[in-house]
Formats: sequence, structure tokens, C-alpha cells
Amino acid sequence: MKLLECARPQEKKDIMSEHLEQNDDEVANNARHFMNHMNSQSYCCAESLPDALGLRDLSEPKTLLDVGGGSAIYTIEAVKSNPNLSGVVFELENIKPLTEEFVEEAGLSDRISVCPGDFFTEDFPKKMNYVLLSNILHDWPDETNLELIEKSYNCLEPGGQVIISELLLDDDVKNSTSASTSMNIIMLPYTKGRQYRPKELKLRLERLGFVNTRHIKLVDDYSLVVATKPQ
Ligand SMILES: C[S@@+](CC[C@H](N)C(=O)[O-])C[C@H]1O[C@@H](n2cnc3c(N)ncnc32)[C@H](O)[C@@H]1O
Repeated sequence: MKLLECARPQEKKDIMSEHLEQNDDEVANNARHFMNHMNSQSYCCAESLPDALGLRDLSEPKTLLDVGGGSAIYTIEAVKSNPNLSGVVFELENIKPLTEEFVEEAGLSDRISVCPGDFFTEDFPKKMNYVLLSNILHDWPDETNLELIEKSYNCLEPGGQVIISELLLDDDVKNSTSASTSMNIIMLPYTKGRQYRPKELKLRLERLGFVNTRHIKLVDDYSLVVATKPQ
């Protein structure tokens, strides 16, 4: 891991942002292609989310914020599991129309809104009961991720939960699966981030005030790390 970190190029951009910052048609198609790819990759996890979090049992209205939600697949599957749940997808302004296409296609435009925004410069919409960070933290450096976790804490109601969904390495990194190790090798040179271990995420969440941190296996090597904002 250390050797690979040393091999990182000094100047590198997030691939998705690079596509999205430009207006060129070919580049826009790349963004659409990336979104479709993420949608397929995330589908199985999204489908398993309601049972993993007990969302089907909610008896009162709750709102889930999906930060960098992309195709909104997690929010779509969550909202479909219970009429008490509504969703807000926080996405870049120029990606918003793409996200809205997926929401419309799912027939859920009345229960899922797309809030345009940049998670580096803007706070998240307030009074949320759940904040989901799916395949977000592995794109960015640790100090940025701490800011994103802090923003998640600040926008949650007391008792609300932050949900991190990622392909995680094993706590004992030598026991990590080949899928998570391969993903880590891809993230290191092509993004500013890396794959995490459950205990690393729990530590960061607890440092920022979250309690009751837990690791929930989702699908194959994909897991959730969930934590609660104290009452
Ligand atoms: C790896 S994709 C994850 C998509 C989705 N959460 C999933 O797991 O399928 C990262 C997402 O973050 C969004 N994103 C990147 N930078 C962002 C920013 N500064 N503010 C808001 N969203 C951003 C991208 O548009 C993209 O949809």
C-alpha cells in the first residue's frame, strides 16, 4: 500500500469531474456512459439497502439525502421500499438533468428531488434522517472526506444516520479480497482517493461525534458502515 501511494502521480484530476466540467458533446456522452456504468454497478447494493437498514419497517415520514447520488439508484430502491420515505439527491448542477432522467424513468419524481450543488463548497440540505455517501469517499483524500462526514453530521436530525457504502478492504488488510484490492489499485493512480477498511471509517465517524458505528455486509465485498448522530 505504501509503495503504491508513493507511485501516485502528483497532479491528477477526478475522472468524472474532468468529464463534467466541459460542454463538449463527446465529453457529455462520457459522463452519461459513466453514469450508466455506475448505475449497473450499484444496482445490487441499492436493492439490498432497504433490508440492511430496516427501511421497510419505517412507520413515520423520513428523508434520505443521497450525496453525489449519480443515477439515484440507491434512493430509488430505498424510496420504493416504503411510502414513508422520500429522497433528495445532491448532485452537480450539470449532472442534475441526467439524475432526473433516472428518477423520472422510475416514476418517482414526486418523491425524489434533485438538489443541485457542489459538496466541496456548499452545505447539504438540512433536517435529514439519513445521509448516504455511496462510492464517494474512495474518490477523495482523507481531509476532504472528514469535511464530507462533518457536513453529513450537521445536516442530520438528532438520531439520524449516516450510511457509507463502499467496496471495503478487510480490517486486517492482508485478508482483503482480490476485488477490493484491485479496486484500491485502480483508485490510487486515477483518483485522489483509495479504498478504506471498516475500522478506519468507524474511527473517522466517531471522531466527528457519531455513535453506534457498525459494519454491515451488503453484497459480495460491498459493505455499509453506518453510524448515528446522538439524540
Ligand atoms: C463514483 S460516482 C457515485 C455515484 C453513486 N453514489 C453510486 O454509488 O452509484 C460519484 C458521484 O459524485 C458526483 N460528484 C462528484 N463531485 C461532486 C461534487 N463536487 N458535488 C456533488 N456531487 C459530486 C458525481 O457526479 C458522481 O455522480
